[in-house]
Amino acid sequence: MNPAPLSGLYAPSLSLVTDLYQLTMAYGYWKKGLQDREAVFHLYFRKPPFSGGYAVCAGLAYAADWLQNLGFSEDDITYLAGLKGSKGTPMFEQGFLDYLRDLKFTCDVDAIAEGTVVFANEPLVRVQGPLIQAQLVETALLTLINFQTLIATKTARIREAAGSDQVLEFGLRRAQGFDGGLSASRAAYLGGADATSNVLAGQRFGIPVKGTHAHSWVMSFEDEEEAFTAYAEAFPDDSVFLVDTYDTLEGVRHAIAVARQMRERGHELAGIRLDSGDLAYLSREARALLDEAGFPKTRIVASNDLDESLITSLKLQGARIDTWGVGTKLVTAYDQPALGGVYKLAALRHADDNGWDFTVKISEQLAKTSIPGILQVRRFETEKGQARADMLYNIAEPLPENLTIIDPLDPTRRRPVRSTTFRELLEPVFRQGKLIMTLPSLQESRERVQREINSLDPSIRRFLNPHTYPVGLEEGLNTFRTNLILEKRPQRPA
Ligand SMILES: Nc1ncnc2c1ncn2[C@@H]1O[C@H](COP(=O)(O)OP(=O)(O)OP(=O)(O)O)[C@@H](O)[C@H]1O
Ligand SMILES: O=P(O)(O)OC[C@H]1O[C@H](OP(=O)(O)OP(=O)(O)O)[C@H](O)[C@@H]1O
Ligand SMILES: O=C(O)c1cccnc1
Ligand SMILES: [Mg+2]
Repeated sequence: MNPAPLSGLYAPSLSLVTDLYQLTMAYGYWKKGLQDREAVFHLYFRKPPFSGGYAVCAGLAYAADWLQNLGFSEDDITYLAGLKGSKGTPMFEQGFLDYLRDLKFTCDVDAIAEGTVVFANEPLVRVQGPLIQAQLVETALLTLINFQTLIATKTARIREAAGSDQVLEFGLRRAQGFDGGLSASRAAYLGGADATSNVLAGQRFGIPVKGTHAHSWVMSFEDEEEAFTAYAEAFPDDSVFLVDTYDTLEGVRHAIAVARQMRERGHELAGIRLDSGDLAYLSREARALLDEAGFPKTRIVASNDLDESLITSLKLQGARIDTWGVGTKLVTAYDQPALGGVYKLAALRHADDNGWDFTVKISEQLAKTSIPGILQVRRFETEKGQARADMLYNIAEPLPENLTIIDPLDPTRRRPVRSTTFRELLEPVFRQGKLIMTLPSLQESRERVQREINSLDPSIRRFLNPHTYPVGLEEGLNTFRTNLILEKRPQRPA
């Protein structure tokens, strides 16, 4: 089946969402006649965010949409034609602009499905194709995948802390602009939020929308009871009263008084919301008041600068909170506002024959030295589907019979692979520029996240000093990489 075009649902045709240097390099390749040299790039991060043990891959749907729409419009070309260098001459010559106007995306793209748990150094996306194209897509792929992976991971952690409680994403007002809000709402739902307050995300992506009311609602009436009564008239079966505008426990009593009147009319108060003060103490007191008054099913919603560590702490304190409203700290990934994903060249086709040159970027720190090859990620699992270790290997080289994986940061850490159950994480998404994968629905990707996280050992899921999940280079790849580093690095006499 041919997947339906995404037609701009996520990322409309915005091919100038790029850094200028992608275009200057493209021009340079074109002038040198190198534009069609076949190249392979990998997109990966070097450290999971939030000092955590894993990340949740997200953003592929946006990326696929953007790639599908890649192409320079007449307006784009006109703008580029007007760019000048420091001497006032045009930056790009006409022949190149004509080339760009006709450029069609023809690369192969393999990627790890959204919602999969991923680790440091694993290519989330592999792009193979003409050098000029594979290079041009760097910035947009990083923009889309870094942010959404970050937010999906943050939400997965919040979900972990909240257990089976409801999690509502309330972040739009604190998001990094409209798109920051929209893509954060999508990534948050994917990562485990149950609903969003963001109505556009509801319309666009089918995410359930939910909410309560603001303090201003209460302040617009003579008193709290009147405000609650009026809200209940509008939403007799879906009212959650914000009780902390004046005095929280008084507010709970007023909510109960209105809930009694609602019950007489055949309606139940859905919940109350606490938005300030000691949420552990107040939720316990509120629960006791509601239970005593005969409203054990009325839920307690809490909000106020929450994140996974506060939720964990509140639970340890015996808070009686059923629903967590999380905004600022989720959509801004407050404690780590960017994922440092990178996009590195890993292979170039020989100019003379059909072989490959595998390439490496060397750094003072081994952690920042890239991995050469055309990489695939193989995840070894137990019979029951528990993830045991991941192996990066070069698909352009044959694999030996007996596999050993080697820690890319410490070659003395080696593990023979015993497990025979595995899956290959990178899947074909584009072939010769055509989208060939039927992308899973947001709902399917969301379900995948919970399956994937359950496949991890608790030592990797914990927040504090998590165990490092084993990710190794296949022995042959490790040897090749070491030799390549030795060959490229100047050996300066001591
Ligand atoms: N029991 C608790 N343990 C730890 N942190 C808590 C507890 N209860 C609330 N918090 C958190 O402490 C912070 C308190 O915020 P802050 O000092 O601004 O007071 P506030 O309750 O929001 O006051 P305001 O009335 O001004 O809204 C919030 O992030 C809240 O989530
Ligand atoms: O706290 P967050 O996780 O960002 O969740 C969203 C917050 O937004 C709303 O109030 P807002 O912050 O606008 O005002 P307030 O803090 O004065 O209630 C809401 O009452 C939450 O507190
Ligand atoms: O519906 C809510 O309670 C809500 C929505 C956005 C931000 N804070 C709260
Ligand atoms: Mg606030």
